[in-house]
Amino acid sequence: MESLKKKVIYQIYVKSFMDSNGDGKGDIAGITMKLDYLKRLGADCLWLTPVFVSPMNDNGYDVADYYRIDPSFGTMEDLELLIAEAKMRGLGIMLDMVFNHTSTEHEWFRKAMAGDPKYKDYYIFRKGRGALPPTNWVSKFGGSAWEPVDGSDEYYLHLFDRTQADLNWENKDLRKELFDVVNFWIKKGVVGFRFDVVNLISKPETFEDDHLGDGRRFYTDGPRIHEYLKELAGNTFGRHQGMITVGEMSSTSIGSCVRYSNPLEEELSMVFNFHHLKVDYEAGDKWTLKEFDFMELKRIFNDWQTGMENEDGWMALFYNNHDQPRSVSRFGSDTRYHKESAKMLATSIHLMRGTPYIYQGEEFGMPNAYFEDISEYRDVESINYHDILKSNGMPEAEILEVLRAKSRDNGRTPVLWDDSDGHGFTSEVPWLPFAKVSGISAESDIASTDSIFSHYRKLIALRKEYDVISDGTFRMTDMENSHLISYIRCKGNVSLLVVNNFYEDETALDLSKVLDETDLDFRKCTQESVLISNYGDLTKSDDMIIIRPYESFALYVEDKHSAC
Ligand SMILES: O=P(O)(O)OC[C@H]1O[C@H](O[C@H]2O[C@H](CO)[C@@H](O)[C@H](O)[C@H]2O)[C@H](O)[C@@H](O)[C@@H]1O
Repeated sequence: MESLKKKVIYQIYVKSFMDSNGDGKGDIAGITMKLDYLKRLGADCLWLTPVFVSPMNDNGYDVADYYRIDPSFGTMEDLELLIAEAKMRGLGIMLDMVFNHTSTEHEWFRKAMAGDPKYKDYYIFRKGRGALPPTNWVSKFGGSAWEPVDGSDEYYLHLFDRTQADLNWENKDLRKELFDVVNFWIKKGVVGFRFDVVNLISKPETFEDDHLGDGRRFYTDGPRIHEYLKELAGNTFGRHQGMITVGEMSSTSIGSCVRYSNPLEEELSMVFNFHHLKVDYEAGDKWTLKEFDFMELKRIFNDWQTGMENEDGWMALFYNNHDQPRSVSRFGSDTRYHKESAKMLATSIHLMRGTPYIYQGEEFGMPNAYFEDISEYRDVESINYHDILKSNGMPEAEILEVLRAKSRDNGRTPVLWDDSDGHGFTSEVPWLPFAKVSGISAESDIASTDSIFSHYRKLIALRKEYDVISDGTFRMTDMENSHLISYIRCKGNVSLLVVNNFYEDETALDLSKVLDETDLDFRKCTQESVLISNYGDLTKSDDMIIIRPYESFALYVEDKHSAC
């Protein structure tokens, strides 16, 4: 079996991927229709966002029944067919397990609210303090993290929406129920799982006010988290060879992520962390407008790449997902340098140490939504924060500008398969408007001679071919450079120098400086040394390489005296 380190995972936000039945919403049968496209891209596994029965207040991250498929996504037969058809093409399906909370429409929560003590202990109910909730913790979607229970002095905890009640992992029976869920889906033939905000499942023994923050320091990477993950693995996927698991780790640390992903710990295959995607938050506040802090982005990549490597941890590599604005609009240029910057971003992340994730549409440079009115948004977090910012006195035009930059709906607009009215996504009105851009689609990109799609294909193929990409060491060079993220990967006598210009300005790279810093000599590199590039040619004079707007390339050298 191919090593995990050679694999690339493609994320599908099902509701926006492909509508097979003309109801304006993507569905499982739509994914099956696109399997050949995904095979052509070269992805190994497809991670599907939750497809289970849900009231859809958070688009499926509020599960009401872990064993049934939501009718808006199709049927169990549709999923079984997808798994089988994917397998025939050498693709594996990964499912998304939301185990920090359930929907308040889940049968367990209904029974809890009806007073059944068994199910009440599946959740976190606490008495209020007079008119005040049990603690001052803030929900990640805004407002208090506690919802009062009508006719009682109790509240239940919800770290997200009030319709997403947090589960009590202290309860052994609850844990066993969740293990059964995982085993049920393993039997269906999936190859792995993504676990939603799984580092939030272990809550503290006592609940107290947070006078320093919003409460997250008490429940993030909580006291029993490693015990719970080991128990989960040992009772489910850990019993099967080669299953792939990734934990979404909210506001986590390198130390914790090493433990989650070091193979000796037997917890998960890898982790998502989000620190590099907060470099455009003003003082940690997402709902602000700020140019991204390039030097901070670079520092975070350096810290995480080396921190994880030093302790044999393994991380997911990504800029995009269904909670993030589109990277080409955020860190690149979605107009003049659309192709150059989309390819540069791809190279910059795919050649790092870890497992690359491609989020639907990223492979042909889908940009942000550019909505103009609040009525166009559907995301619960965006709508909540629209109201919060309004009540804080922010003018509507400014709120809309913030949402245009930060809303999760930026990443959720339906895939632009072609340039027709329904963009090849639907024959009906889509559930969320299409991004307000023209000339960008999978069809037109693939038809062009210098497509972004072919660049992604090449990156995926290179990872399979070169062990230095899948398994080499990582070292950043030229840390002080304010335009370039350059790094070196090494394995045996092979070295790779990866250079990425994050700006429209032309700049230069001094290869003798790289030699001084690393003992690796790339000065004799020629056109033949270029493994991948978004401009095609190298502009080199002596030891200097001129780096054009958003230029990016990787230089390969083999040297038996290599210092790595
Ligand atoms: O920003 P962080 O504190 O590092 O958290 C990471 C992400 O966590 C949340 O995402 C996931 O859980 C939500 C509730 O199930 C769900 O709405 C979301 O789609 C999941 O991916 C949070 O919503 C994200 O904004 C954070 O990026």
